[in-house]
Amino acid sequence: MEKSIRVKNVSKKYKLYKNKKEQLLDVVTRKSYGQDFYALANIDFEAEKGDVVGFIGINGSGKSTLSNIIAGIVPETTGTVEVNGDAALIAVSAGLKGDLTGRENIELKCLMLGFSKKEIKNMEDDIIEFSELGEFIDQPVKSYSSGMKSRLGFAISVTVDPDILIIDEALSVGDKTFAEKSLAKMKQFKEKGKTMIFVSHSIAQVKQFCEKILWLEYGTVKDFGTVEEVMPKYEKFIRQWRKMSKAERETYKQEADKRKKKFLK
Ligand SMILES: Nc1ncnc2c1ncn2[C@@H]1O[C@H](COP(=O)(O)OP(=O)(O)OP(=O)(O)O)[C@@H](O)[C@H]1O
Repeated sequence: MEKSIRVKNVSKKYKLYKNKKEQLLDVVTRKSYGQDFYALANIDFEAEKGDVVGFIGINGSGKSTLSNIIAGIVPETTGTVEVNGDAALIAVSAGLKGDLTGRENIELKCLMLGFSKKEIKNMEDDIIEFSELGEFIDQPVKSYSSGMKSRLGFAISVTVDPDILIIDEALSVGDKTFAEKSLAKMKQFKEKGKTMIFVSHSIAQVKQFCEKILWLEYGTVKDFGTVEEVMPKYEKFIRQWRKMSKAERETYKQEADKRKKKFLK
């Protein structure tokens, strides 16, 4: 099988600062300030061409960080990422410039993807129609609601027809009809054999749409396999997690952080 995405030993380190002063000192002096925080620790993950993979995990587990790295929006700190083809990320406001209008954003995004002016003109109407933004298309994006931004981002990404589509929670904002329309479009992509990554908190949507699951937990891979293998374990975990008190969740997180440190060695 042809590999579409190859993520090897990828870690992402952020620096956490107590205040602005500490951050500034870290930049301007030789001494290191702030605390290292690993949003991802030695992640290995591969997708074959045509795979539809759901990224799941509780808040802060690294789903968005990993999808941004695969999309080439955020650089990895260490490790390697190989992506075979063009990847487009759809997330709330991903890559949209607030000062530009919706229409200008369409043009900019398509130009950056290498389309000619003529091709863009041809795609523009389809994008505007899919986005359902009507006359708002000529208003600056900063005046849009998160649902409107998501609709515009989704419309652009599906119309430019990328090889790899990464959808990060884009369906959780906006209305139900748009989510259904988007899901139908994503099904078409799936039928065309495109590789897709779907980041979602909705167990129902992941079950409906994905074939494989990458379960992340505090920056590490908890499990990877088919939906049938992984989802029952995740659902069991989520039931337990919901019953945990704040203190129990903190203890759980500390244990997970200890495991993460081992991964980093
Ligand atoms: N720019 C940043 N600077 C510092 N920490 C960050 C940054 N971006 C993300 N993080 C941290 O990295 C961790 C992983 O975040 P990420 O958004 O990837 O998780 P997620 O699984 O997508 O979460 P959610 O489900 O809440 O969207 C979190 O602890 C987050 O606070």
